[in-house]
Formats: sequence, structure tokens, C-alpha cells
Amino acid sequence: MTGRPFAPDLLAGKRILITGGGTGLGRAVARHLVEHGAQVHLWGRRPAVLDEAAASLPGSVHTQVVDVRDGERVDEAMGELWDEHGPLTGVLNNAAANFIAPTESLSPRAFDAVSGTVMKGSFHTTHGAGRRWIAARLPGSVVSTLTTWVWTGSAYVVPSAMGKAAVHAMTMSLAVEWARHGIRLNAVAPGPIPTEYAWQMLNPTGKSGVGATQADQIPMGRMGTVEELANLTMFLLSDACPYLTGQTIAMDGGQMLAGPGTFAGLAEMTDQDWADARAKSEAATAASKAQRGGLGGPH
Ligand SMILES: CCCCC/C=C/C(=O)SCCNC(=O)CCNC(=O)[C@H](O)C(C)(C)COP(=O)(O)OP(=O)(O)OC[C@H]1O[C@@H](n2cnc3c(N)ncnc32)[C@H](O)[C@@H]1OP(=O)(O)O
Ligand SMILES: NC(=O)C1=CN([C@@H]2O[C@H](COP(=O)(O)OP(=O)(O)OC[C@H]3O[C@@H](n4cnc5c(N)ncnc54)[C@H](OP(=O)(O)O)[C@@H]3O)[C@@H](O)[C@H]2O)C=CC1
Repeated sequence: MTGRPFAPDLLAGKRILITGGGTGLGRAVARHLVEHGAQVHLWGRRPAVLDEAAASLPGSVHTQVVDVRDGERVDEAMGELWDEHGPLTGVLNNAAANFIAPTESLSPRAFDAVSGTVMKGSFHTTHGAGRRWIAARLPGSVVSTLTTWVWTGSAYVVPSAMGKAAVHAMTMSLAVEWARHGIRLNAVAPGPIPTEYAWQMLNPTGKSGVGATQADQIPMGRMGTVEELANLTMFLLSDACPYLTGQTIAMDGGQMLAGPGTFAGLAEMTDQDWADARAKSEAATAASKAQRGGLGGPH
């Protein structure tokens, strides 16, 4: 059980922007931020979705209609937010687009719709906050929600994997460039946490349910939870560890490390299976020893 490891005032005095905060994980994390004392701002493209999300959350929540691919609109909205409410203390780059498709079938617009939302959207938002923090000599914390595909790549979601890898590179690069300004950049890479919109894009039919959206090949035997993601995100957005920067933290129950090129599947073997395996390999060793003459084992 995850519980509530943090004090309710962990984020008191923080003002945090969540892009794509009207649905799914962004909206769920927003609730945890508010419940830990933060003022929260939600961006997305659909006014009704944002309004409904804001109304459902306790505490101080503001919304703006922003397409993060539009750099000029991002800067304008960031200026409005700063002028009306004051400086942000943190940004959560959560907005994303994605769908499964054979890469050879993608049009240029399809590639741009996904990669642009992730890569350009995260850059524009980070840049809009970062240049204001630097000008005002204020610290800041940027957290981006990525995927483990930044290390492994993934077939059939190539524009997303490319966009997320670019934001992983931005995280490492700006962590160094902006460290002297007190601005930190980190990222989280969750394994599957089912949400309505994402599953319509990633597992839309009865035949599309493979590893990435399933629990059966995850060593911990289950999906992640919103509470786990929210706790990790809050830790990174809080003042708990100001020395932490430039890191992308996988939170996937060991999924990425249990690839088909490893022996992870042996978790299915019973005690009898293991006894049989040992007997077979010991027999092979004995046969080998018999051919070694006087040469024994390790000394
Ligand atoms: C499981 C563990 C890891 C999970 C990691 C999760 C990653 C995620 O990011 S899930 C996030 C899912 N959420 C979303 O995608 C929300 C936002 N999505 C959208 O806005 C749409 O679904 C969008 C991605 C299609 C983009 O919409 P929009 O910007 O309005 O673009 P268009 O509808 O005009 O489409 C642009 C272009 O893309 C082509 N296209 C759309 N869908 C598909 C598809 N399924 N397959 C192939 N191509 C597609 C569309 O035809 C357009 O191209 P042109 O025809 O050349 O104009
Ligand atoms: N769910 C999962 O298992 C995992 C998710 N992730 C990541 O977590 C994040 C949230 O995903 P999830 O909640 O599942 O998916 P959702 O589809 O629910 O969230 C995506 C959000 O981004 C917004 N968005 C999309 N395009 C734009 C745009 N151009 N400008 C502004 N906002 C935009 C959408 O709102 P609107 O359409 O109204 O603009 C939506 O609210 C994403 O970054 C995803 O890659 C990572 C690993 C696993």
C-alpha cells in the first residue's frame, strides 16, 4: 500500500503548471498537488474538459486553453499566468499525443501531431517558464513525464519514442545549463497506468493488447498506480532534494529490465522445474569432468 508519505503542507507556497492537466494522469496528479498545498494551473486544448477538471478538484485551480505546439501562444499564456497570479515554482510537462501505427503508414502531419506535442510542447513550456525564472532570479523545478522508450525505443510508436527521447535530452542538457540559476530538471518514466484517452490510442482493439499495456510481463505482476506516480512527481517538485537534477527515473515495476533477452521468464518455473533443470545441468557437468583427466574444479 502506498499511503500518504508526505506532510499535507509539502507543497505549500508552490504554484505549479500541469500541461495536459484536464484528463488522465495529469488530472489525477493535480489532485495530489492541491491536497499537498500547491496552487495548480491546468493547460489543454478543450475548455470544457479543463473546466470540468478544475471544478472537480479541491482548492486553488486555474485553467488556460493552450495548444503547447504553438510557441507564441505558450509564451502569451505564460505571461498572463505570471501577471495575474505570480511566478510559477514548477512545471509538469505532461501533455502528450500518441497512437499505435505501422511507421511506414504515417503521413508528415501524423508525425508532427505526435512528436510536436511531446518535443516542441515540452520545450516551449520549459522555455517560457525558464526564461522568466532567470530574468527574475527565481529558482524553479521542471518535471517531464516520459516513458522507458527513451532508453529502449519502441516499435509502432516511433514519433512518440522520438519526442520523449528529445525531452530526455532536454532534461539532461538544461539541468547543466540552468543549474547556476537554481533551476532543476528531472523526469519520470512510468510503466503502464491505464487511462481512458491513452488506452484508446494505445490499445484500441481486441488485437492490440501486447506487452506495453499489459501486466503479465511486469516483474511486480501489476500496473503502476496514480498514487505512486503522484508521490514521485511531488517529491521532485518539492524542496525535499534540491541537489537532484538531470535524472529520468523509471517507475515501472521492473518492466523495462525484464526484456525478452533476459531470463525474466524463468519466474514461471516451479520448484520441480528447477530441480529438473539442476539435475540436467549437473549431469552435463559430470560428463565434462569425466573428460578432464586430473584437472578439477576451482581451488
Ligand atoms: C503503455 C506504457 C507507455 C505509455 C506511454 C504513453 C504515451 C502517451 O503519450 S498516451 C497519450 C495519448 N493521448 C493522446 O494522444 C491525446 C491527444 N491526442 C490527440 O489529440 C489525437 O488523438 C491525435 C494524436 C490524433 C492528434 O490530434 P490532432 O492534433 O487534432 O491531429 P489530426 O486529427 O488532425 O491528425 C493529424 C494527422 O495524424 C493522422 N492520424 C491520426 N490518427 C492516426 C492513427 N491512429 N494512425 C495513423 N495516422 C493517424 C491524421 O490522419 C492526420 O494526418 P493527415 O491525414 O496526413 O492529415
Ligand atoms: N498512461 C500511461 O500508462 C502512461 C502515460 N505516460 C505519459 O503520461 C502523460 C499523461 O498521459 P495520460 O494521462 O495517460 O494520457 P491523456 O491522453 O489522458 O493525457 C494527455 C493530455 O494532453 C493533452 N494534450 C494533448 N495534446 C495537447 C496539446 N497540443 N496542447 C495541450 N495539451 C495537449 C490532452 O488534452 P487535450 O486533448 O484536451 O488537449 C490530455 O489532457 C503523457 O505524457 C504520457 O505520455 C507515460 C507512461 C505511461
